[in-house]
Amino acid sequence: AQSHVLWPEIDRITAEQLHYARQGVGEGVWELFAEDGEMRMYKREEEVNGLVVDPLKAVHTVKGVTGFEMCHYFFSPDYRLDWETTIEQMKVLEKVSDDTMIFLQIHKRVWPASQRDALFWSHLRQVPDSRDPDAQNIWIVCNHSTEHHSAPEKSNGKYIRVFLTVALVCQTMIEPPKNGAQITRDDLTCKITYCSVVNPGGWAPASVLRAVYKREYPKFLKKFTHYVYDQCKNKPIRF
Ligand SMILES: CCCCCc1ccc(-c2ccc(S(=O)(=O)CCO)cc2)cc1[C@H]1C[C@H]1c1ccccn1
Repeated sequence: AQSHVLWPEIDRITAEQLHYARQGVGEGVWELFAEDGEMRMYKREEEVNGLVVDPLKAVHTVKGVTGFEMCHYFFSPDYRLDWETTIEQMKVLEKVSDDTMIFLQIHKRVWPASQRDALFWSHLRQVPDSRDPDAQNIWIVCNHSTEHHSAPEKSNGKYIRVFLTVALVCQTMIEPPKNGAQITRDDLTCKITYCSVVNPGGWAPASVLRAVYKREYPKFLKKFTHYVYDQCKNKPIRF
């Protein structure tokens, strides 16, 4: 993908999002708004030109899957409709490379707001951990809004286009079995950080947006992580 025109932006945004995901929720004004088992979901209340664009950061721990498996199912178009309940249509507009694609998604309408679509590049990458060189166990998927000739903004004006930046950062922790036995899924833990900023693109009531975020994000992360566990539990481990 290094040859593609988008590559410099993909490289920059992915590095920025990795750094941002690693920042704790201690500093700054993160507000815990949802908890479910190991999942903690935080938000900051922000508005841009009167539009709610509350940044979201979620941390979660899932046993029995690897960071690669979690990122693979998040990135791949083949499984998206199995776990994403808020999209009506999804199309891969361009396969830039094996680890980079351009998606167009039409999201279900959220009454009373107008229906939205999202056009974004999606990039999957393994990340060498600078602090721990032999920790080759961190994977990231970064999704960032982009433009594309086959999905012009003003195509038919039917949908308002959202602007989003999303990062799913997953680290595999292995509890090596005592007796030198082979690693099983019981020895695996996946530490997840999910960050997202969605600008609704056009006006929507703050109360409606905040209610939707509060309802949809916890549901989405819970459904997605359970889906990946179920898909992987009887399959060989992929690191
Ligand atoms: C009036 C509503 C305006 C905004 C609607 C909207 C659009 C896209 C998105 C969104 C788009 C992509 C991603 S992802 O993480 O890259 C996965 C791939 O699909 C995630 C969330 C969110 C929302 C906001 C509803 C909110 C909401 C929150 C979690 C799920 C669905 N909807």
